[in-house]
Amino acid sequence: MSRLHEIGPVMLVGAGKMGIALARGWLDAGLPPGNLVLVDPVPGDAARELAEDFGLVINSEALGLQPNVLVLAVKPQIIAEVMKTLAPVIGNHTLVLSIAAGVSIASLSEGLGTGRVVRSMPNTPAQIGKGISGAVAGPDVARQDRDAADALLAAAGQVVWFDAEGDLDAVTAVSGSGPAYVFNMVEALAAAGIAQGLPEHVAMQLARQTVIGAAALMEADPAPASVLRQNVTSPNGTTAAALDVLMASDGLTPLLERAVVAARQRSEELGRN
Ligand SMILES: NC(=O)C1=CN([C@@H]2O[C@H](COP(=O)(O)OP(=O)(O)OC[C@H]3O[C@@H](n4cnc5c(N)ncnc54)[C@H](O)[C@@H]3O)[C@@H](O)[C@H]2O)C=CC1
Ligand SMILES: O=C(O)[C@@H]1CCC=N1
Repeated sequence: MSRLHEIGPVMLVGAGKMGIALARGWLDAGLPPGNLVLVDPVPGDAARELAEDFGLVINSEALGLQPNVLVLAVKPQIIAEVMKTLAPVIGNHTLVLSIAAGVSIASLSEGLGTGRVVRSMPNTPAQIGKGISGAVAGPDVARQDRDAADALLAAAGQVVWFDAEGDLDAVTAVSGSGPAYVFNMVEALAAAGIAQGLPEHVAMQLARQTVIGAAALMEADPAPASVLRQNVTSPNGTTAAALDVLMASDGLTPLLERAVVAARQRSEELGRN
């Protein structure tokens, strides 16, 4: 029996991009549809599709049910307001699992009146079960709560638990936002191909399939990324010429470092709102 079968009622507050990506994973991994309640006043197409596929109702506000797990998946900017409406649905037995960027365990605990809080950071490949989440358990989280949070996050892919909450801002900046960096690289590689005279759709096809192929190869081959890179790089060949640019002191490494620092700072800022 799947661990998700044993969790009991789960309430998802915020059925947006990330909430729905997770919810689909839970249902596919064995969460009984009757154990999932969706709360969203403005559900999007993906939420409506999921509701239709699994016969779920989307509530515009949290109703009386006190779920075993309340998953908070609204934007950090409105989370304080949303928490004010959730007090009646937090029971003694309710674990809170937040995926909101930046929002600390302390402010979630204060806003919801419970210390049974897990703060986590998944990413959008969760949609296809290939995500990775970081998670930190608050001080009042029991072993059984942690198992429940782990089961929910594991339905979306890998889970890494951290002891220090501050690490989650770094996780957000690396893997939470990370898929966007890779998609932007596809856009940039396609643009570079167009600049070399390739038709737009061909440049995009080449760039996109290159990243898909490279990611699939990395999944299939446990060799370090540096070895996979070396396997492409013939001595004094074309890749070496390109890597001289990418790996220069002002190349991709310092650029990504700046991007990750900016994301981390924004995560910390969102937590101060
Ligand atoms: N998109 C991503 O890649 C990731 C997002 N997150 C976090 O997930 C959370 C949601 O982000 P997205 O899904 O991208 O945003 P989104 O805008 O797609 O979803 C937010 C949803 O919350 C709903 N909502 C607004 N007010 C509400 C209320 N009072 N009660 C219930 N629902 C309400 C909106 O209608 C919307 O459907 C954020 O806190 C974000 O930091 C975490 C990891 C990755
Ligand atoms: O951009 C954001 O704030 C969210 C958190 C990580 C990915 N998306």
